[in-house]
Amino acid sequence: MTSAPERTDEAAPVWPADEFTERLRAVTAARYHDRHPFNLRMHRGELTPDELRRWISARFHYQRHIPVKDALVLAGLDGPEERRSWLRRIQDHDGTADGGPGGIERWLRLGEAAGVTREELWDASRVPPGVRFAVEAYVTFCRRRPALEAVAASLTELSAPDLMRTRIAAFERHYPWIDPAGLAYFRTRVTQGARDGAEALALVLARARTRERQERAVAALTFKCEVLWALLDAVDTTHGSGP
Ligand SMILES: O=C(O)c1cc(C(=O)O)c2c(n1)C(=O)C(=O)c1cc(C(=O)O)[nH]c1-2
Repeated sequence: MTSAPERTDEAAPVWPADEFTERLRAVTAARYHDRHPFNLRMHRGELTPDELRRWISARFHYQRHIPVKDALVLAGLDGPEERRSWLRRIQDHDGTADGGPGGIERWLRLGEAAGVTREELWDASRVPPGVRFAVEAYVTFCRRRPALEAVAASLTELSAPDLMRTRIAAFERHYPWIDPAGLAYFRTRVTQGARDGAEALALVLARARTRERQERAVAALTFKCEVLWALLDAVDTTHGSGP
């Protein structure tokens, strides 16, 4: 009979910053939704107009909840500097008080360019249940977990700029029926995503000072990849209007 491994009370050693960063990047390299079959079909130009519209509608449900989850994250941050940077994220999506458009408005314009009306995008009853569950899971995660984990979950954004560039090229090449002006959302996210990802990584590196916290950050990022994957699974397998 083999005996159970001996328990030690010694905490596992903290990963050096570069190794920790590598482990975080390894999560997205293996699990980010750029590898999802639906995204691959999108990039190859194989989606029908209806499939693309379905994706745009489903993803709007994600987009409209991003500032909600960012408000929850904001409440767990320390001090003006950290909160200011997170406040900017909310403005990036909701727009500024002086009327500057935000990401939500740009996504509505993407919908219009692809033939989905604003009313259709705002109508959550049209969103497939699996998409709603995935988005709800992300928001609830950020509501309940410590700021470190919520911020770590946002680190998928480290991979988002490359995906945006691929997506812009694919739309221009394969889906010319969508007015290129409608792609402004993706163009803006190339720089916003890179900046957000770098800031979030600095915050995670600063806060994860024990191995246990580092492992929680890796787990949070894994969870987020699963949210994005599940969302696309739901888009991929939904046909017609659903229940
Ligand atoms: O289109 C995409 O593939 C994609 C992915 C992600 C992401 O990696 O979570 C975000 C976005 N877009 C995005 O537009 C966005 O504003 C955003 C915010 C966040 C976040 O978790 O805080 N992720 C993402």
